Amino acid sequence: MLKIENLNKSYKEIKVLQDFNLHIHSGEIYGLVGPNGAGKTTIINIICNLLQSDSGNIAINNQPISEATKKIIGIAPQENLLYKTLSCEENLKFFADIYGLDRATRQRQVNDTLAAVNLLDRAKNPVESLSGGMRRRLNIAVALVHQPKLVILDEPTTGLDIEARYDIWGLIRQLQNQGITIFLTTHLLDEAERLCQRIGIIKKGQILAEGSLAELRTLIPAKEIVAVQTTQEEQAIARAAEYGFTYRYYGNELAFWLPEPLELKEIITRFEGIAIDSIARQPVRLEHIYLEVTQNNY
Ligand SMILES: Nc1ncnc2c1ncn2[C@@H]1O[C@H](COP(=O)(O)OP(=O)(O)OP(=O)(O)O)[C@@H](O)[C@H]1O
Repeated sequence: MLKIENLNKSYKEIKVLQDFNLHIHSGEIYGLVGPNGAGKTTIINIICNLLQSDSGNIAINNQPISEATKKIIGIAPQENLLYKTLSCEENLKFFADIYGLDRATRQRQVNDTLAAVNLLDRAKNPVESLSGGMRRRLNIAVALVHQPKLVILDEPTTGLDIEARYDIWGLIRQLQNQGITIFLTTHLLDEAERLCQRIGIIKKGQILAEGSLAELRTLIPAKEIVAVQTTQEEQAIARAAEYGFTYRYYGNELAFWLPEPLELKEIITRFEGIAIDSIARQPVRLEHIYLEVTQNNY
């Protein structure tokens, strides 16, 4: 669906994208995660033809970027692209006109899209009267009104509460069920983990790791993570080393990578003689892999 090859972009002497490659398959939800300033929005702006790359190729459905491919793409940018004093319906009509929809198609699409994002009952309400979650859904509706095949969502749920986030995740899954390919960026690693079939980890304009969560998990030699609270951290680390457990600090939390899962009582036995306040077992999450990849440049 989307193929990016050897994309380069610099702002003056700063290289933002360096031979960046990405291949998004038709029908998948692909998530790009990375630290602030990694180049995610720059990539989106280049795909949408809002910004020129210095070199490289982008193909959408095997066609180079052009006015024609613009119609295949729907974009919901990081900042909502909405006119606050206009109603939901008026906003969508405005964007439908930009895409050149004829009158009959426009009315049908505006209604269908408002229904899809669950805002039909707010059709006549001005944007300024909507909650943050509703505005975000309307922003996504703008990306859908011309029935694109590829929808690009730049941080679709940033700043939203958990219920609004669930609504948007439901909407994204619904779009995928309709055959729409989704490319999203996010800082929320659990969002990428829950929604995306494939995830790319980007830093300084390069993909450092990519794959399904199961594939990414193979990047670190841990089958399970065990967080330990203890007043004797040095002793715990030394003991863990005897069993081949690597240690990491996640924030202030001391944790160990278990090369193979162990029963809780076996874990407790390993730390016998050390004052342990609590032990918490966790699966290997995207956050653990992300930190390794972005901090240790895998
Ligand atoms: N118009 C510009 N002029 C100069 N530098 C820019 C410009 N736009 C972006 N940059 C720089 O390019 C780099 C990548 O920015 P970009 O917005 O693509 O990152 P991002 O991964 O989307 O970050 P965030 O997660 O914070 O949104 C940053 O260092 C940014 O400061």
